[in-house]
Amino acid sequence: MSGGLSATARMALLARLSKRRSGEAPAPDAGSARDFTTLPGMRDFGLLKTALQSLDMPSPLFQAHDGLAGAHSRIQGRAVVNFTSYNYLGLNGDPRVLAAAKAAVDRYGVSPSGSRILSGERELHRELERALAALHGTEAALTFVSGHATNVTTIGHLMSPRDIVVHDAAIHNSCTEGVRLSGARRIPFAHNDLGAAERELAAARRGAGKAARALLLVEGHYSMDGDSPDLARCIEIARRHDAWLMVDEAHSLGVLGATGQGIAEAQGVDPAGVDIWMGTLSKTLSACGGYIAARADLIDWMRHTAPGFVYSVALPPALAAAALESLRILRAEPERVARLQANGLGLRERLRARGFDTGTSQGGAVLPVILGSSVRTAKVAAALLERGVAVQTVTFPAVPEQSARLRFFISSEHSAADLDQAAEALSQAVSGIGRVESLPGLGA
Ligand SMILES: Cc1ncc(COP(=O)(O)O)c(C=O)c1O
Repeated sequence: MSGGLSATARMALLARLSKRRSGEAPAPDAGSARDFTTLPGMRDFGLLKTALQSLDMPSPLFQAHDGLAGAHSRIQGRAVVNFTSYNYLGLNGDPRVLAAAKAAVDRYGVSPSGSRILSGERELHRELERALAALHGTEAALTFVSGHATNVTTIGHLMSPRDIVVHDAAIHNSCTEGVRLSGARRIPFAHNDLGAAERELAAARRGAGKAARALLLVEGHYSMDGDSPDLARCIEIARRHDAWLMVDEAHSLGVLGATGQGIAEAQGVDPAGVDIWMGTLSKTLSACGGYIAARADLIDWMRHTAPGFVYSVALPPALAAAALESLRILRAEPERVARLQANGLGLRERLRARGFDTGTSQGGAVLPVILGSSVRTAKVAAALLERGVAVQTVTFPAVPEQSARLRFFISSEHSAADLDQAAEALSQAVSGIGRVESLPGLGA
């Protein structure tokens, strides 16, 4: 690659690369407007990277899995019990889902080759959207190419700079990015503290102009904590303060409720109290993409005017077909949901019995184990991998340093032996590593 460089330029490049390897960030344009090192988050990310490098540990990030990466997977050629994938009901790889996706590829090709509004519309999109609307009991639904894009596009388009968004502090990044795009005032409340949500909403409403719209934003099953809000209370609060209520069901579809229909089913609440349901196709539905389900007038307005929908390619037909078939299996085989729920509670009990802090998790698909130090968390994850158990780390700066954690994603396809292995391996890994102080600077 450097064949075209002069000898002097090559020497300079080598010197810069060797500095980079030793952890010293080269900043040839330091102080100028072209300096990358001043980008947002660069300092925090650099601190964590340097901390891991100083411990001479392999990075727990960007692990390449081979095969289906369901409850069992292969990493670097080695079989592992896998707790890092969203394949909650084991449908990624189900022969019926694969056959549906393959048939769609044969019929439509891989790409829809256009935005829905132009040439990308296929009957499969409409079928999937009818099924999603039926699932949430709404008039209509709309799909997007990713769950992240769904939140960014929907919230970004719905709200405006004169509006207010009150949201749980643990809400997903895609929601806060949507608020940022909209320019609305963003007001977080402490995780699951609905009293605080109501106070914030009331105060913001008093301070905002008459024309201001308000949105209350929560998740059905929180992606970091594995707990849920009181949905009936969210509905009441939103009504009382004339706000829309939007619920992100990314981790609750297929997970909560006797038949996996999500938080409304689990809590026996009429889903009609929620103005906008949001979900992803990438978790239980074993595809990629996202959706909103709501009243037909909102959906129609989004289809014709939301930039992230109108100016973006359609969901690939094969992914729509996979999600549709997964939805059909979800309805036909509720025993998968029961197995997932039993596994969520089963692993939580095993870990609690060994003294681990699983926070406020209520069972379900997401189970955190709070270790309170990013470096300790990374070391424990590496030790777990050596024992054949793959678990995600959630470290600073994604969460505050004192709540750095492992996050187990549970599947209906984990066996009791898998859960025993994970709990035992975690006990051994943690006692083998002992206490690890946070490195100075992290979270400061
Ligand atoms: C709560 C929540 N919403 C939205 C998303 C984005 O979904 P996707 O990964 O399908 O883009 C995620 C991703 O994990 C999530 O956890």
